[in-house]
Amino acid sequence: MASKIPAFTSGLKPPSTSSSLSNLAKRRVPEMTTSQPTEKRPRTTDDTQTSNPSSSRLVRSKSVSNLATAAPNSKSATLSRAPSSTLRSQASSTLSRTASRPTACANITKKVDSISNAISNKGVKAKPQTLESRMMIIEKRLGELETENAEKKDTITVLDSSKKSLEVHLKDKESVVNILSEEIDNLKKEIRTLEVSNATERSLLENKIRELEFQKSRAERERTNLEGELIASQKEIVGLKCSIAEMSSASAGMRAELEMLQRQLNSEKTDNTQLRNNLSAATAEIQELQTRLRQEETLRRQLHNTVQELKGNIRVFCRIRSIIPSDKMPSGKIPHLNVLHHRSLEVHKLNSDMTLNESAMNAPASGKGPSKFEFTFDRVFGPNSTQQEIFEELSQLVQSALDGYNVCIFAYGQTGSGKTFTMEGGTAGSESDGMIPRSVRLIFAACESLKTKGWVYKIEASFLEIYNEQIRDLLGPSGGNHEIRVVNNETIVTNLKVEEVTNEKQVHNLLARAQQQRAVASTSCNEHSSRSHSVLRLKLTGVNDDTTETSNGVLYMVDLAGSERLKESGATGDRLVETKHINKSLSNLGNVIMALATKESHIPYRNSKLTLLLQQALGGSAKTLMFVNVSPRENCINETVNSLRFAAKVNSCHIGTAVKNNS
Ligand SMILES: Nc1ncnc2c1ncn2[C@@H]1O[C@H](COP(=O)(O)OP(=O)(O)OP(=O)(O)O)[C@@H](O)[C@H]1O
Repeated sequence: MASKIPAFTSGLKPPSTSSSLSNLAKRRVPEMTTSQPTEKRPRTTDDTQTSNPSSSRLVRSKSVSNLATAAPNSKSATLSRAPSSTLRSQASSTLSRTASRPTACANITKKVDSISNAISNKGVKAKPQTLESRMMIIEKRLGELETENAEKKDTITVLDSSKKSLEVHLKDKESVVNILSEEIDNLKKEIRTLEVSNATERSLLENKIRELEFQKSRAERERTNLEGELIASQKEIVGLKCSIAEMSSASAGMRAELEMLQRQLNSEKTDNTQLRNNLSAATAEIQELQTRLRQEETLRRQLHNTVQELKGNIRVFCRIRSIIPSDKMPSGKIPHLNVLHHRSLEVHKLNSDMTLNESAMNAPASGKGPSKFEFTFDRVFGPNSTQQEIFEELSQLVQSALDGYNVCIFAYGQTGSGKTFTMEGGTAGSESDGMIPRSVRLIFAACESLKTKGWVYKIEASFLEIYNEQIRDLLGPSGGNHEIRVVNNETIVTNLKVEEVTNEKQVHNLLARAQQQRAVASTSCNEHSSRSHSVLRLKLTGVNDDTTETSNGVLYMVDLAGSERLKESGATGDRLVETKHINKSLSNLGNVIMALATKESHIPYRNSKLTLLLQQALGGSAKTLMFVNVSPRENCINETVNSLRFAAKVNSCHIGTAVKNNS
């Protein structure tokens, strides 16, 4: 194709076929018409004669001569004699041979006919010489025309061959034109494709240009910044050079110092080696001390419990409640209660007919007796004693529970005497925390400390109350049926919720939940007296993997219901029933303690739920601490004396030797 394009574009035009053909047609049309008819006839003698002009002229001259002979006078005479129709037919016959000749022959024939007609019509006698000469002229003319006709035919033949050649050429050119058209179409498509790709490339290039321009502007900004930095750096270099100069001088001093330090380091390395040796020796010593500490811890436990046992496994602390606003009495000294020293107190009963020195244990509850009673207990705490002072005396017992003893701490006293305050505490912050929160704190602290000695403890808590001889779970759902059973030497309560506690806060939350469920009733002695016994049980199970020892202690913290004499309480109806149940269980508690002290064969634990529940903590193998709480009110003096008598009775008991549940 490429080779063809230059030929096309070089201005070489193909011959204008149409114009050539039309010119040719213009030239040929008269000739073609003249040569009609185109049918080829078989050549005859006449044709041979016709084709030969001289012979033709001879024939025609003979005919004319014959005509002249038929009219011996002259040609014109002959003609005049011959009928005009004959002449005309002769002429026609002569001319008919030229029928296939050109139009010129036809015209001549027409002239001959018109002359013949003129002769016959006018009857004018034509001169024979004139006709003959005219015939000769005509014949001559015919010969010329025939010659011309033959030439024309040759020309036509040449032109036909030329035409065919041109047609072939035309076809070639047309095929070339078609090919070129296709090529043009293809080229146009290619151009369109190129235009599309060109547009795409152009847009890409434009984007590239924009990006390059952006990069250029950024580079220029960076260059500006770098130039700024360069200037700053150059300034800095100048400053650094100054510093280097200064430092060079300082360096010399430091080198000297370094050498000195190097010497020191060498000396310290020596010391360090010495220290390492010392440390190894100290570590070995520590390990030995730890072993001894564990042994001493075991010894301490043994000694501690020996002391506890020597103190007796049932002890009584007396606490006189502080004067509170609702007492409506002057603060300060309580006239009828006199703490003699930390183990005894006197009660002055005004208007009493009791003798002063009569033993409290033997004194009757009423009637004649001393006006002053002296009671002795393991500790007596006056109205100004703090919770902390009391807990210091108590903490040794809590420690015993961690050592694997069953310990029972309970508060006994009339309503409003301060039992709940002693056990649980008040609302005036941690200073007023009672024995329960302090014991819990001590237990978790001791567990943490004992970890270093190889002990790991598990602490489980349950909280119940006994109201009208019925057990209520203060942590679990209410309404369950609870029975007290002894399984494997351990007292358990059926259907009671037991929760494992791992920190102090959990125990506080547990106490708060229990507090909400406690039954509270109003009496004439105290508006919000607790009418049930509440029992918190903490089971402390310890394991020491180092010594393979185990420890199973239980700590009971009991806040007993307020004791009050029926006739003084003024209770009736439900309150009377409550009071009867309370007094019965408290009196049975005294009976159990007395039976244990006198080593009776039958201990009446089953007479009340309280003693049945606490049997493992009251028996000879347990340690018991009883708080006897007394009111500072003078009008409660009878209840005070009664409570103190009950406590003194308990205090006089020596139940036996506590035994720890360890292995
Ligand atoms: N040592 C004390 N210091 C200050 N206030 C105290 C003290 N002891 C008790 N109280 C207050 O005296 C009131 C009665 O005390 P508490 O409720 O503890 O008596 P209770 O013996 O538990 O009575 P109840 O048997 O009716 O439950 C309470 O308001 C308590 O806060």
